[in-house]
Amino acid sequence: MRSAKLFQYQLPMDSGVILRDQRLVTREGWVIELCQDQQRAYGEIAPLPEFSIETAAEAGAQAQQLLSQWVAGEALELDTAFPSVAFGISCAMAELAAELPVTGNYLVAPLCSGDPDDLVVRLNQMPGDKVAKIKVGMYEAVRDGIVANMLLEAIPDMRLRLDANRQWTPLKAQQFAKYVKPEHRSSIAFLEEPCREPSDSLAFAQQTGINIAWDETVRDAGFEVKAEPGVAAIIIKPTLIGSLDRCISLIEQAHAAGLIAVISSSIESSLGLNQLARLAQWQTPNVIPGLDTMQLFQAQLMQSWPGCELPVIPLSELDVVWHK
Ligand SMILES: O=C(O)CCC(=O)C1=CC=C[C@@H](O)[C@@H]1C(=O)O
Ligand SMILES: [Mg+2]
Repeated sequence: MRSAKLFQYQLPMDSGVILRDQRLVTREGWVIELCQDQQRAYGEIAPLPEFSIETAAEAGAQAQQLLSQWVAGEALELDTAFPSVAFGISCAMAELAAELPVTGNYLVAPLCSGDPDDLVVRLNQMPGDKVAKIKVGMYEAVRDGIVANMLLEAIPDMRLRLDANRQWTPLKAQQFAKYVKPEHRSSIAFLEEPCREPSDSLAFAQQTGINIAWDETVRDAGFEVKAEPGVAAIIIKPTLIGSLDRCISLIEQAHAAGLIAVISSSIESSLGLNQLARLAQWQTPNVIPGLDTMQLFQAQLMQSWPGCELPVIPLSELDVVWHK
């Protein structure tokens, strides 16, 4: 016997969360519940505005269709579903089948988009490998270079991840690199997507000796995972990529090519973020995932993220919008 429910959620965000061109005031999405033989499992479907191709409404409508098929015992075609829907449903199915291990990797790379002094404090408290992530490309490239160089000098055992989100022209990327002393460049684990054009990013890596990682490019049509000089990693944001099978296949291809695969958040609620931490522990056990996004919220959903004290909204407070 199978049944399924779809719940709708809206969570208030911290003020000042900007996604590309818009402020994200509330995070909207769906929770799916699968029930089979007294067992229940959950998944989150939350297209990210400005990043996902599908809207929340489109994802909700497709989720209802697929859940009806699941209740009827039909096989699901997740490869052609919207990425957020494929991810949420495949997570819930993997939970039901006890395939998604319960232990998670909750070590995060502290994310800094503001004051670098805050980052120094957090890094000094961090156990084990010190890895931090800084958003660059939002202000002057020269300032980004000075900040990165300053941090690498202040905390010599740190590995720095940087993310430019394709904001730089080749010239600006060079202006950044100019301020990072050559002896510090190998402490930059990778710089995600420096330039608009992937070919410019590749040339930048080869010219400067600063390794890069693909994130947006992984979602471009025709992308193939391959070893290239200067490319260290691929970033996998499951909500934007698709089913667990698709994510795991990309991770395996990355490992076969000698690349690091980093599971990263698309600003899911604490429910989805916990599942990402479990996926990370399962498939990329020695890599710190990019999951430091709970701080962007004002509330958690159904379960808490380790160490996060924000109020937790229980499932009973969400509206059931569909069930079968
Ligand atoms: O990668 C991480 O460490 C956290 C996730 C993260 O930085 C992002 C998630 C989703 C959208 C973006 O705002 C942002 C990114 O730029 O990659
Ligand atoms: Mg990015």
